[in-house]
Amino acid sequence: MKDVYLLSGFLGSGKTSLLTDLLRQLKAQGLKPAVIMNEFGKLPFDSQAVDEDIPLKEMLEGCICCSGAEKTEAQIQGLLHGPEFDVLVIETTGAAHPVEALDAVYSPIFADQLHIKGIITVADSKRFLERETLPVQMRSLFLEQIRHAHLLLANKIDLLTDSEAAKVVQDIQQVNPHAFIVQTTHAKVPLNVVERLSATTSQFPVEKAPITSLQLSTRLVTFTTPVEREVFEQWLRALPDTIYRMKGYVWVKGITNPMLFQYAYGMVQWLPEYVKMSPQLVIIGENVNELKVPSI
Ligand SMILES: Nc1nc2c(ncn2[C@@H]2O[C@H](COP(=O)(O)OP(=O)(O)OP(=O)(O)O)[C@@H](O)[C@H]2O)c(=O)[nH]1
Repeated sequence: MKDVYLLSGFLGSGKTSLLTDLLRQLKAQGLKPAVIMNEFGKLPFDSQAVDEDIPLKEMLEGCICCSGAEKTEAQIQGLLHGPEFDVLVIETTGAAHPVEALDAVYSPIFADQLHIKGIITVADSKRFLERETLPVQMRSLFLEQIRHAHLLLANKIDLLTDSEAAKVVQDIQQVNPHAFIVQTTHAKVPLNVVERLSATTSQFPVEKAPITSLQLSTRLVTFTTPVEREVFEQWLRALPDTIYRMKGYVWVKGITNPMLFQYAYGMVQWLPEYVKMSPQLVIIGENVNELKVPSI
């Protein structure tokens, strides 16, 4: 039987960070992982986090729970017919309801081959503290992802004071009294904690709160000319708080290769890129098509 882990969590919470670290730890244990990545948006940006020797299937458009169980089944079939692997890690989009994603993975076809260990939800601790500021449907999804987890990572703990960190754990435990909670930075959790999952997972939760029509949309933008970094950062500071996530490569004036850029909940990360990547950025949020982007 191959163990299956489902990674859940709101946009930008740290799922890819968790995936990367889990893959590293699995390989260090001599295990062969395989990955299914479900990206919200057209750019397979996060798949660069997965080494080329790891079997990978990507579902770019839509989300694993809405695109139908058939598509997910086909991806799993594809993996099962490919090179040998021991553990399957599935990263869902930040917009996925974890129980629906789990439903899509459960299939009688693989019942004797896959052992579904459970849902690991990564929660952005800072965002959790400020959850009241989220639009109601987003907040509902955010809490559902926490409520249905079997293991919870209270991530980005480095951004909180000690008393805030203690409050986050206490409050998260109230939302989900059954899951084991680990405070993390960059979603680093020891593999043995993750592997204990099935021991604590007696049954999967089935009820779920209704989440009606989330207004999330995505937009892929391509820079046609370089942008001044200062102008771009000014634009970031003025963004409405309904823009949840951006990732991609920004063509910055005076810098040879487009820079790796990440934005999650007001936090910005720039990294130099040594390869010339296409200057494209995925924006995820509400009404993203109406947003004016510098140099586009
Ligand atoms: N300060 C801080 N930043 C973090 C931490 N974990 C992740 N990040 C940053 O948060 C951003 C999003 O991290 P990802 O791991 O890509 O999050 P994700 O959940 O996969 O994002 P989506 O797939 O877009 O939903 C990146 O810029 C990370 O470097 C953390 O513990 N502390």
